[in-house]
Amino acid sequence: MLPVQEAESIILNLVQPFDPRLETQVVELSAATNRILAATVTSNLDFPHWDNSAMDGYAVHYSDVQSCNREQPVVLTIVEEIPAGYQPQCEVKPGQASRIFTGGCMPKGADTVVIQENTKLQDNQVVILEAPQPQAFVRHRASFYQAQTSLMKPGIRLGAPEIAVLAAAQCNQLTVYRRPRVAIFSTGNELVTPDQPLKPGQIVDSNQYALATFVSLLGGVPIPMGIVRDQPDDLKNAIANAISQADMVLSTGGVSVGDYDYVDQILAQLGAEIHIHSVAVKPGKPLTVATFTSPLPNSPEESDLSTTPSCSKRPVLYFGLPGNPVSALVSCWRFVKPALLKLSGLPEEVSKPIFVKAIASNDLHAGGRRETYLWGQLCLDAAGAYEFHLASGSHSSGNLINLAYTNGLALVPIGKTLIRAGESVLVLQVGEGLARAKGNIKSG
Ligand SMILES: Nc1nc2c(c(=O)[nH]1)N[C@H]1C(S)=C(S)[C@@H](COP(=O)(O)OP(=O)(O)OC[C@H]3O[C@@H](n4cnc5c(N)ncnc54)[C@H](O)[C@@H]3O)O[C@H]1N2
Ligand code: MOO
Ligand SMILES: [Mg+2]
Repeated sequence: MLPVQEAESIILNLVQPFDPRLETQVVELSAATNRILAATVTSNLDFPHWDNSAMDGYAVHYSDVQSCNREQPVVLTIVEEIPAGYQPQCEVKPGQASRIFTGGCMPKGADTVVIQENTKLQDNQVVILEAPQPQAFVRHRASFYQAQTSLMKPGIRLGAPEIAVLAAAQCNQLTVYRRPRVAIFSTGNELVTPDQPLKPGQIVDSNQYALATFVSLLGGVPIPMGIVRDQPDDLKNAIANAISQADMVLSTGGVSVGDYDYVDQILAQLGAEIHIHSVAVKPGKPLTVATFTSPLPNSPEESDLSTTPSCSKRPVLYFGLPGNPVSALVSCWRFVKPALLKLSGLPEEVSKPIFVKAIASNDLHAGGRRETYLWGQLCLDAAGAYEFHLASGSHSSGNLINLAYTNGLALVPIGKTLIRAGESVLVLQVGEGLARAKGNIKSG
């Protein structure tokens, strides 16, 4: 059994990130959400595009108003009104001002804006009651960003703030990495789909759904390949088929020591290089990690792969995940996620798991022989510190019922059998962020 850290670094070293010259595509801005930028973006626009006012007030010559105050105000003649979106027509000459609104273009001649709170309107004249700072409230052209310089660098996932910047900068087409294709199948004679009635001994293949959701949320393209019987020939065909069309394969089940656990054996027969068999982690001990570096004899010719570019050329990373539903997901969170993010084009430091220090709200028990992950909810206490609330109910890797609402996995290191309530614990962040408040904690 490999220590978790060692397994993590073996896996990350096996991942060849997408090539920014070859494994990219151009997408419209409207379709770029959640994609990862593969090339530096520049814009033809300066930000701001022109000198404009940050406030509602009057555009003036600083020299006209620099010494005024409420006792000795300065009176200026208003020559024009400049709302946002209007192109000023008049030059502001000494002794003059233009009425200006937030976002309005600065008129020629003016260099400073006096906010309207420091003025008084008298017919077509404005009385300036307080001297502004020189160049006050003028947002100068190119002071935020200069055209043709780097606006955004590759390796960033495009969320709402990035999309806002790109839209404003009129970057309508973007070079992004292609999305990793991830084949997913489940092994097991006992498995049926959720819509099938259960016969004695059967259970629903929940892993297929868990893993497809996991992959989608990380920006990959899940290729669901269904249920494969615990039968060597079926498994061989399924693996060969998966390898031929994906960058990564996730199978669940069949990786332990039982008579029907065929995955490692078939991988070896198909010429895979097996790097990991098991990891000292609970749940998730049986974990097979393998690579296929050359196309399989029965994989399609390259010319047949026009819709799946380069799948046959790049090494395919295979994760044989344990069948127990919690073990499968914990292995995904701890090991598959960093690999998938690195493959997708994110820098390795961004791909790595995020642990936060929290105060345990419950006693956390472990066996001491494997690094143990206990699922539950991470939230903030009233003082803004993290708290970890253990999901109630069984922490058996076969029990997925108390997995809903999980956003954190508390880590009990090897050698430790108890972290007491009130003590500090490292928690791996998973899923969709923080539980809002203690009141929202759900139990299984
Ligand atoms: N003698 C030993 N037995 C086991 C060991 C061991 O070290 N010695 N390890 C145990 C651990 S830990 C795990 S985890 C499991 C892993 O087993 P497999 O990966 O071989 O998975 P299966 O045997 O196929 O199934 C295990 C379990 O999970 C259920 N399952 C399988 N697939 C799905 C699915 N798609 N959706 C929902 N549930 C699924 C299956 O019915 C079994 O109950 O091995 C232990 N055994
Ligand atoms: O490693 Mo298994 O995942 O403990 O049940
Ligand atoms: Mg088994």
